[in-house]
Amino acid sequence: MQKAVEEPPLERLTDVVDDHRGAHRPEEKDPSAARTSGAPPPYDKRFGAEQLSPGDSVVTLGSKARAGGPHFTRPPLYKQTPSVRVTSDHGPTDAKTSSGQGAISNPWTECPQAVSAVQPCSAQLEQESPEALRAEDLSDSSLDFDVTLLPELPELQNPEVPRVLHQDETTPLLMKRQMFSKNELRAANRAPFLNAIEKYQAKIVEALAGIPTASPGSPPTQMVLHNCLFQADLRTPVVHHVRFAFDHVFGDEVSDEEVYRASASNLVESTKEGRANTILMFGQTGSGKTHTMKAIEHLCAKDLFQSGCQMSLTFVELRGSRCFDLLLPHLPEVRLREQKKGDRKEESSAFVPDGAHELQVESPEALLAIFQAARHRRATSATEANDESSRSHAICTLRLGRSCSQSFATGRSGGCGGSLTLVDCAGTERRKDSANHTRERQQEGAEINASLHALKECIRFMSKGHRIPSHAFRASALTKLLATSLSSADTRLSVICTVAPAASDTEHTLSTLRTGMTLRVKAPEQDVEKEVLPNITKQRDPHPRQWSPQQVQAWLRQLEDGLFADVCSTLPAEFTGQMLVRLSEGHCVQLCGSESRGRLLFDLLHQAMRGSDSTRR
Ligand SMILES: Nc1ncnc2c1ncn2[C@@H]1O[C@H](COP(=O)(O)OP(=O)(O)OP(=O)(O)O)[C@@H](O)[C@H]1O
Repeated sequence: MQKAVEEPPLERLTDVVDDHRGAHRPEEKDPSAARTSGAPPPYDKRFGAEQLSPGDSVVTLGSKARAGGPHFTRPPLYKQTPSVRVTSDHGPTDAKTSSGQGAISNPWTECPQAVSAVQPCSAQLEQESPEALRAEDLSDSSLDFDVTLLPELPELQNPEVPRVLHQDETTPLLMKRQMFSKNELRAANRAPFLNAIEKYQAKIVEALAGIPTASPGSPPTQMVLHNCLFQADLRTPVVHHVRFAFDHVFGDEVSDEEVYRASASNLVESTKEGRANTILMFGQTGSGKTHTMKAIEHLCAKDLFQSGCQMSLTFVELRGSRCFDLLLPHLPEVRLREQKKGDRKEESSAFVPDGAHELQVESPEALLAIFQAARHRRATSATEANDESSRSHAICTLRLGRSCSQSFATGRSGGCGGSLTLVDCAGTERRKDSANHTRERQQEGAEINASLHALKECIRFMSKGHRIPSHAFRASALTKLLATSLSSADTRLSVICTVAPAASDTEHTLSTLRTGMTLRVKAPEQDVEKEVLPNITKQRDPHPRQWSPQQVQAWLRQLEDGLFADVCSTLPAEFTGQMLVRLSEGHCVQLCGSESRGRLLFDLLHQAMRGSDSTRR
């Protein structure tokens, strides 16, 4: 006879977390010893085939499940909402950086609302023992259970024993795996988190009162990300206030002009002086890279023409390893060619889009029209995070011509020969961003992430002060084209990181900020203040079987506006909850004196029992 296994209450789930964290559990090391000594076997092993019936629901927590986590569809709250932008300058030591003391907090007060709409996770398969999984079950993609596992089959325990397929085993056992999501926990406990964030903000304001800022009027240079988490017991909230120092930090209320003035205008000036400069947009999908880049293009078009130089541009997009020319309507593919050593100033690799069309531009208006046409040609598609998500990296290089009216007039070479490269990266995506994408879109997302990973690798070398090896540049088309910008001592690079102001994006935001921070000319700064909040313990209703005789009487008297008050007098004075829960439907009918009332009492009693069970989970 197979034994049904109850879904374990929350207390047991916390044990499981400890199990997987490697807490000291001697029986785990030797399951058989645990069984012989009478101690319970390790959690996962407790539910062997011999203990389960098909359809039993078992809650397990595996390390993979926690690492991967459930997939959620992000509520499209920050579509059309402004984002937080930070900038890091990387370039020669004369790069202008401000050093104000202002600290701002992320606009997190609205965050927990942003995670209220969540969808259950899609099918996920954790393959504990590959032999135990049958091909036909795996191929059934219509399974919409969190995890599909088969019972431990006899031949796995002893390969010598010929396999006997019992009737029960033909049905795969479906085990329901309960997942814990950081976002769900954040959303469900927003009040203590908000309280802690508000207190932290008040503390900062108080601490800064009266301290003059180093450069009044300039944007703040620090931001604090409040990472709202739970400790392993899943009941103790903890907030990590992570402070980052950047060259500039812009809140959601800051205009594009201010962003341009602080993070791009000095590079435009440097271009006019004849140097090579790069502005790179980096960040999560839907966080405002293209929005900010459009504004920069608009404003730099006017500024660059003030130099009086002739201007030309190339504009290409990178889709995976392929490069397409955005200046021509039929988007011809171009090859990335490595420049010969003699043709380049630097030791390291340098690649150029071979045969990309170079257009001469006569006026700011013409340049803006070209930008617009090229942007229309760029590959975009609607995703959950963004209605018009860029599915490619766009790289526009503006060159100031060598012959210009100004240089003839003044006899100086002026700024001619300078270049400005504008790079609008495709957004970084996490699994939840692409969970509902088609196969092609997921493939596309994987290629985008791979190229951004290659970029991060190059940044890692830069942050350690090492020369970027050529294999790091060759890892993706994006890094090939950015090789000069990343490695040349003459090139100045300004990176603008955009982050989404939603609690559900905390992990993504952290990753973006850490990448951006490593590019700072000044030493990267980051510190974390951990604040443990009071434990959140659910108010549990006592189960009816724990009721005292007085509680039984009180419950009966208030039930259905006193419909069962008369039953109290028929019960013995010492009638406890333990006795109440054992009443059968027949007993209830007998007690109430009528079938309909008796049945109703029985139903209401069982409803109370179920209600209490649910508060215990
Ligand atoms: N600072 C802002 N102010 C107002 N609207 C903004 C701001 N930033 C972004 N948006 C809006 O948010 C939406 C998404 O922005 P955008 O397309 O620039 O994101 P993205 O980071 O380029 O995304 P992807 O990587 O998917 O291409 C757009 O509708 C944009 O207008």
